[in-house]
Amino acid sequence: MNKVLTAQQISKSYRDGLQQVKVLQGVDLTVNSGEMLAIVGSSGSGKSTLLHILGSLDLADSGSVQLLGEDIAKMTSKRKAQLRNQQLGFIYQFHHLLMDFTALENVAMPLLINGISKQLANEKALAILQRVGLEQRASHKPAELSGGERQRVAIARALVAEPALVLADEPTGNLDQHTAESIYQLLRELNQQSNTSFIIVTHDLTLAKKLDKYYLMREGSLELGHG
Ligand SMILES: Nc1ncnc2c1ncn2[C@@H]1O[C@H](COP(=O)(O)OP(=O)(O)OP(=O)(O)O)[C@@H](O)[C@H]1O
Repeated sequence: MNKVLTAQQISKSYRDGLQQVKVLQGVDLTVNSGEMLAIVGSSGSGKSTLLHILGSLDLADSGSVQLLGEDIAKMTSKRKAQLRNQQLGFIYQFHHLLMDFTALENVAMPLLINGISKQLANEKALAILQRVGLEQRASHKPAELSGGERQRVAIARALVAEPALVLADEPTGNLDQHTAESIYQLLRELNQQSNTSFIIVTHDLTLAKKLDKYYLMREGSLELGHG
């Protein structure tokens, strides 16, 4: 099986006044192609910190991250940006959509950044909005959409460039149970159709248990969850 990501012995501390707070202490993680896994942990346990490091948005103090066989520490910032735009998708709890742009424009944005023509970008954006059931809302701005619809736009934006790996930070965190379940179903469907790998950070153990594997963040490292 192809490895999409390998993280070894990741450590990270933050300085809090005179004290050093150790957040991550030797995290190991492997993600295979097409695998969907969850990281569960209490608030402040370091889940977002880890996700940022895995997504090349932050640097670890020590340890290594290989993304699609390339060592992040050895990449230039230009290469990292290119990899993020082309191979990674990010989904956040509060979606981070651009409020002055329509759903279609938000979804097309990563493709335009990648230098794809406006016409092709719009075609691809519309096709993925269709897959998330929002083609009728393509010309609406985020303020005119419900929470679940905004989250689906954010998912479409994360997936439009057909990334190998999607990093999702609480993608169902602010949604009711019914909408959260439909978002999970949608992610699973996209995972099965495109073989995209997912790392989903969540507080929701029920969601985590539906994935291929889940890990618990405990005292700065990951333990494989059972059951
Ligand atoms: N830039 C920073 N500077 C200093 N401390 C930080 C910084 N970022 C995070 N921390 C601290 O690191 C710890 C881990 O934070 P992180 O956001 O990774 O946790 P989390 O598990 O994602 O929490 P939550 O579930 O509440 O989002 C927290 O104690 C936080 O206060």
